[in-house]
Amino acid sequence: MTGGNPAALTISGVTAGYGATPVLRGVDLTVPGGVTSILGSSGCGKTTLLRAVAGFVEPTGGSIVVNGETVVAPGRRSVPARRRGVGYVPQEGALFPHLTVARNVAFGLSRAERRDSASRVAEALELVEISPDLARRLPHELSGGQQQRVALARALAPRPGLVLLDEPFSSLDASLREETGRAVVRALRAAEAAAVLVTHDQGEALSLADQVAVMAGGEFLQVAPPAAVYLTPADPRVAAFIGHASLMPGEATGDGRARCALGEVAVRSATPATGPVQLAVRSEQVQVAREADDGVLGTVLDASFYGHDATVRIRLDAGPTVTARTPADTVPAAGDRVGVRVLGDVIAFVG
Ligand SMILES: Nc1ncnc2c1ncn2[C@@H]1O[C@H](COP(=O)(O)OP(=O)(O)OP(=O)(O)O)[C@@H](O)[C@H]1O
Repeated sequence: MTGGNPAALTISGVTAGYGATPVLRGVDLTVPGGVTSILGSSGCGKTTLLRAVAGFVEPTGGSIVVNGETVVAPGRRSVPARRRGVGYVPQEGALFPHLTVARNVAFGLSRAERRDSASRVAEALELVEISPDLARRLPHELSGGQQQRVALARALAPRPGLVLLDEPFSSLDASLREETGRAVVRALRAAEAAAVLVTHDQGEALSLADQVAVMAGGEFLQVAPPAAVYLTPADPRVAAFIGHASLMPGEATGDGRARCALGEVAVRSATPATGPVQLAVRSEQVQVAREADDGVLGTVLDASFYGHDATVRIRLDAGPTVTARTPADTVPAAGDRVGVRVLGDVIAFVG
C-alpha cells in the first residue's frame, strides 16, 4: 500500500458463531494489499471469517472495512454481499456446470457491466492465463487447474479490490497445485487486487503470500511476513504448526544457551538469561547419527519417506520425542538406536 491508500481490508474485534456456538472470538486482521494467507487447523474458523467478510455470515460484533468502506459496524445495517466490492472463490471453484466458460465468467458482472461483457470476459481470462479458445467450453471439458483459474476469472471480472479464496487448490494434485497457485497469484497482482487465501497447506501459505496469518481457536496467534512467522514464531503453537517444531521444556543457563533433553543447545530470541523456557526445535536442525557417534541417545519410533528427504521420529532416552529430517539415502528404521545432535540456534519461549 502506498500514498495513504486505505488498507484493502481491516477486521477489528469481529465475533461470529452459529447459534449459541461461538467460532470467531474477537478477530483483528489488516490486509494492506498483496496476498495474505490464513493458515490454521480444520474447524478453527477460517471459512467463517471469509464468509463474514464476503457478507454471507453476519458477525455478532466488531467491524469490517473493505478498501476504506465500512461494511460491518456495531449498530449499523451491514452492506449486502453484492455491494462490498469483494470477489469470492469458494472451495472447488463451484463453476456452473451447464454454462460455458465465458458465461460463467460473465455471471458475476452487474447489469451495467454486462454491456461490455465480451471485453470484460476476455480481460479476466487473459489475467488468469486461460486461452480465449477455451471460452466456449463447458467446465467439465477443462482440467482441474483450468477450472480453478476460471473460477478466479469469474471473481475478478467485476474488478474487485479484494478477492477471498477458500482453499482454492485443495482438489488439485501436488504439482498442479503449485503451478496453479503461482498462476493465481500472478493474476491477482496483475489485476492489482488484494487477496486473502485460506489454506491448510503451510508450504502454500509461506510460498505464495506476502503476509501469513496463523489462526487457532477462532483468533489469530500471529500475523507477519512468511520468514518472520517461520524464524521468529510468536508462540509455541505457531512454531509447532508451521514447520513442525518439536517442543520441549528447557532451562536457560545464560550466555544464550539452554539445557534440555537434547543436551546443551544455543537459543535464539528474547529469552531471559536464566530460568525455565519452552524450546522449539525444527526438524531440519536435528541431525541423526549411528548410536556409536556422539550425541544424545534415542530410539527411532517411525520414519516417513518423501523422496527428497524423510522425517524420523525419535524417542529420546531422556523422555521427549523429537522429529528429525534426514537425507533420503540415510533413513534409519523403526527400533534403531541413534545419536541425535542439534545444529544452530533453537527457538525459545519464556517457559
Ligand atoms: N453452518 C454451520 N452451522 C453450524 N456450525 C458450523 C457451520 N459452519 C461451520 N460450523 C462450525 O464452525 C466451526 C468453524 O468452521 P469453519 O468452516 O469456519 O472452519 P475452517 O477453519 O474453515 O475449517 P476447514 O479448514 O475444515 O474448512 C467448526 O467447528 C464448524 O463445525
